[in-house]
Amino acid sequence: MPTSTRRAADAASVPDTVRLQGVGFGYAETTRVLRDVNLTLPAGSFHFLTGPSGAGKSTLLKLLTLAERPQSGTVEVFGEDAGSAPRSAIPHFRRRMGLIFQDFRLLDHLTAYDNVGLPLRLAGVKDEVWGPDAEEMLTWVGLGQKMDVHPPALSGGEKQRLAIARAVVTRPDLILADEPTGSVDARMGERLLKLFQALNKLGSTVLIASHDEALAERSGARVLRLEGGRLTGGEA
Ligand SMILES: Nc1ncnc2c1ncn2[C@@H]1O[C@H](COP(=O)(O)OP(=O)(O)OP(=O)(O)O)[C@@H](O)[C@H]1O
Repeated sequence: MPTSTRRAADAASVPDTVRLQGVGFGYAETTRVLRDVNLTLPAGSFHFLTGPSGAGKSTLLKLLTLAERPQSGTVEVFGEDAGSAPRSAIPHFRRRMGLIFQDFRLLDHLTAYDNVGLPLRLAGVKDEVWGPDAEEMLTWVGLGQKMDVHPPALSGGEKQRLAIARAVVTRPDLILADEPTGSVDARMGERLLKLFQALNKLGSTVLIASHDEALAERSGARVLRLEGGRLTGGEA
């Protein structure tokens, strides 16, 4: 088979990383946060998710991480039905995700270095292999001088950068980031954007929820907008 034909065939066999169809969700019977949301994130794509505060951006991410289940419609992640998968299947999906939460969720009893190394250790990577990877990632996010510091002694922006380093050090197939530049200055925001872009070039599908519409526009990524429970720009 000629190389170009083979590449096209390979691309055709890779499922979309995320596919939401007709998704509805609310925390209580009467409040609908998401209404009939359709979203396709092809493998290797890069999207920003914008929208006003309270529009449901974090909620949409929770459906993708299987923290919440849709009340209507379907949620597929990595080509599998994630919306009705049992709770026991959550680790199977999350192993391939890098998650950056608004509240960071760092482990305070571990140093910055060990926080970043933890996902690699859990994945069975040997110490001599993960050490340099953790150092490289910490240096990239500007924490090369703070590797031995525990999270409580870091500033808000430093914690955010540490959370990002930990989430992406495994080069996950899907990176879901909730306001990942919310606690850093504009220069660091640009630097972190470059990190996400580099990981995307290496193959990660990236979805960043952010209020920062200017950063989203500058990124060159496709921008999705959530408002009134509905998503625009979400179909491939
Ligand atoms: N656990 C919860 N229980 C009940 N209501 C919730 C819960 N989490 C969020 N909500 C409500 O759902 C709506 C969407 O919240 P969500 O956090 O998804 O919005 P957001 O777009 O991420 O907001 P922000 O940009 O301020 O982070 C809001 O009205 C919020 O009050």
